[in-house]
Amino acid sequence: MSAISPKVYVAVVGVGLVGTDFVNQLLSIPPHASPFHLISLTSSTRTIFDAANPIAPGTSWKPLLAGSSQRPDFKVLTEHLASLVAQNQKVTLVDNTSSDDVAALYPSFLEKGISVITPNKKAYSGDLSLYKSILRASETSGARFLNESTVGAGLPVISTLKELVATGDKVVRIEGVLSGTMSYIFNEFSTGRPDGPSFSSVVSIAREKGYTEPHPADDLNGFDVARKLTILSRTISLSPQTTSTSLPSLQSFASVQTTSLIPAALEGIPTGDEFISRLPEFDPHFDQMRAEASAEGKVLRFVGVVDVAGGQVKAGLEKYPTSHPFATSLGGSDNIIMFHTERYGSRPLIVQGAGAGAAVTAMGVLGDLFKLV
Ligand SMILES: NC(=O)C1=CN([C@@H]2O[C@H](COP(=O)(O)OP(=O)(O)OC[C@H]3O[C@@H](n4cnc5c(N)ncnc54)[C@H](OP(=O)(O)O)[C@@H]3O)[C@@H](O)[C@H]2O)C=CC1
Ligand SMILES: N[C@@H](CC=O)C(=O)O
Ligand code: NA
Repeated sequence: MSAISPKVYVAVVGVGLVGTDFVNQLLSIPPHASPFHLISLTSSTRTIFDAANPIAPGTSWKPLLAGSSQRPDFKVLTEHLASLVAQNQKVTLVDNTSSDDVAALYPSFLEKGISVITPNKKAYSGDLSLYKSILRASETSGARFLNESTVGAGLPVISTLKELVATGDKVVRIEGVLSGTMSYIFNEFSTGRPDGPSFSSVVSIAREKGYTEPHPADDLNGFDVARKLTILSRTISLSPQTTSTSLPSLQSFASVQTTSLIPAALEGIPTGDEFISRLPEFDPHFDQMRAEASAEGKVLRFVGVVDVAGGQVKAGLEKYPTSHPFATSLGGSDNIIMFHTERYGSRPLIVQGAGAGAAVTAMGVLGDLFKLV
C-alpha cells in the first residue's frame, strides 16, 4: 500500500497577467488529482487567507478577492504560513509580482520553512547579498526556491542548466535570444528587407500580447535580458557543484555589459503608457538601423551571452546573416538558448520556444510547484 502524500498549501501573491493564468491553471487540475490546497490570494490592495477552506475549482476567485476588506500584510501572512509549517505541512509562497519589496522577503519566508516559487527576476538578479541570503535560508531550513519561469518563461532553461552543472558537465558558453519582447520586436521589424512595420508599432503589439514587463522600458533598455543573464551566471557560479569559474561575481544585473535601445530623450519616463505614446518620434532612428543591416544582407537580433570560459557576461543588439538560425528559426516571442558545454562538444544543446506570455509563464510556475510534490 502506498502512502498518500500530504497536499502542498499554496499562497499566491500577485494576480496580474501571469498570476491570473497561474491560479486558473492550478484550479483546473481535477480535485482528485490535485496535490495542492490554494489557501491565500494577495493583490496589491486586497488579501484573502483561509487554510481550513481552500479555494475550490470553479470558484469565482476574482470577485472573492475584490470583495475582501483585508489589506495585504506580509507579516501576518508569514505568521499564518509558518504556523502551518509548524504543523508539519508543506507550504509554498508563489510570487507572481515584479515587486522588489516582495522579493526582499524571500529569505524570511525560506528561513521559516516556506518554499518560494516565482517568475519574478528581481531577487535572483538583484543585489548579490539578497541572492546569498536566499541560498543560506534555503540551506538552513530545507525549504526550496524555484525560479524556472525567470528565464525563458516556461521553457526548461533553469532546470536544464542545473542538471548540466549537477551532473558535472562544464558549461563553456550560453548564448541566445532571451527576451520574448525583443524576439517578437525584431522578428517582426527586421526580416532582412530594408523596410517593414514601424518600430513603435511592433513594441505596442508586444505589449498588447502580454510579453513586455509592466513597464516596456524594462525590456527595451536590455535590463530584462541582463537580469536573465545574471540568473544564469549565478546558477553556474554559486552552485555547490562549481568549484572554480572564470565568471565575474556579478554584484547585480547592473554589472552586466548591456546596450540599451532607449533613446536618451525617453530615459526615465515614469509610465509605460507615456513611453509608448512618445516612441513613434524615434521610428526614423530604428528605420535607419534596419536599412543598414539589410544593406549588409543581415537582420537585427538582441542577444545575450554568458561566456564562462572567457569570463564575460553581455547583452546587446547584433547583426546576423539572414541564413543564421537566429534569423531563420525564430517567430513570435520565441526564445532560443544554446548551451555549449564540454559534453555537448561542437553541437550545443538547444532549448527553443515561446519565451513570454501569460500561459507559458504560468505553466513554468505550476511546473515548479509540482517539483515540491
Ligand atoms: N509576462 C510574461 O511573459 C512574463 C512575466 N514574467 C514575470 O512574471 C511576473 C508577473 O508578470 P505579469 O503578470 O506580466 O505582470 P502584471 O503587471 O500583469 O502583474 C503583476 C501583478 O503584481 C501585483 N503586485 C505588485 N506589487 C504587489 C505587492 N506588493 N503585493 C501584491 N501584489 C502586487 C500587481 O497587482 P495589482 O494589479 O493589484 O496592482 C499586478 O497585478 C513579473 O515578475 C514578470 O517579470 C516572467 C516571464 C514571462
Ligand atoms: N518581458 C519578458 C517577459 C519574460 O521574462 C520578456 O519579454 O521576455
Ligand atoms: Na524557463
